[in-house]
Amino acid sequence: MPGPTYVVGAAIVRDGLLLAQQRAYPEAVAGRWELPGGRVEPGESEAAAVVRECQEELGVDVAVHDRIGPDIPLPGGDFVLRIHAATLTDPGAEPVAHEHRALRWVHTADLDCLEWLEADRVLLPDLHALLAATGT
Ligand SMILES: Nc1nc2c([nH]c(=O)n2[C@H]2C[C@H](O)[C@@H](COP(=O)(O)OP(=O)(O)OP(=O)(O)O)O2)c(=O)[nH]1
Repeated sequence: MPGPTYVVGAAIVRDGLLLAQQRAYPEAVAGRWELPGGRVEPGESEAAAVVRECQEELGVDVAVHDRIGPDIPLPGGDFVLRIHAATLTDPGAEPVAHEHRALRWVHTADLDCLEWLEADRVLLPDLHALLAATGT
């Protein structure tokens, strides 16, 4: 039996803030917030998928660090969401929303107020801990 297909996400922290992006589509989740990322392709490592998705979605290179939080089964049962901490390879590079409605660097105080996708809400304690560990 093949294992689950992973959707990888990047928890990119810079200057104590977490990068979130707002979905533009599909209609059912447009306006909700998520972490940059997407499906791992066959034969691709998770880290390579994180790097590729950040290049495609944000136009920046990232360094991929430890996994954070639990694996989260996504609705439908075919995919599992797995998050990796990440940093911009060039801290001066400015991410651009190529496929999303908006980007936002989020302070820990504002983290819980964003309208995250359901699966991402499970990650909130881990995202707070990441910001506390790496932030100012
Ligand atoms: N990237 C990302 N996807 C998430 C998160 N939380 C969550 O439930 N998802 C879901 C939404 C989608 O159903 C699926 C990822 O699909 P996607 O559209 O971002 O990426 P993809 O590479 O598979 O598709 P695409 O860009 O080719 O359209 O995982 C998250 O934090 N980041």
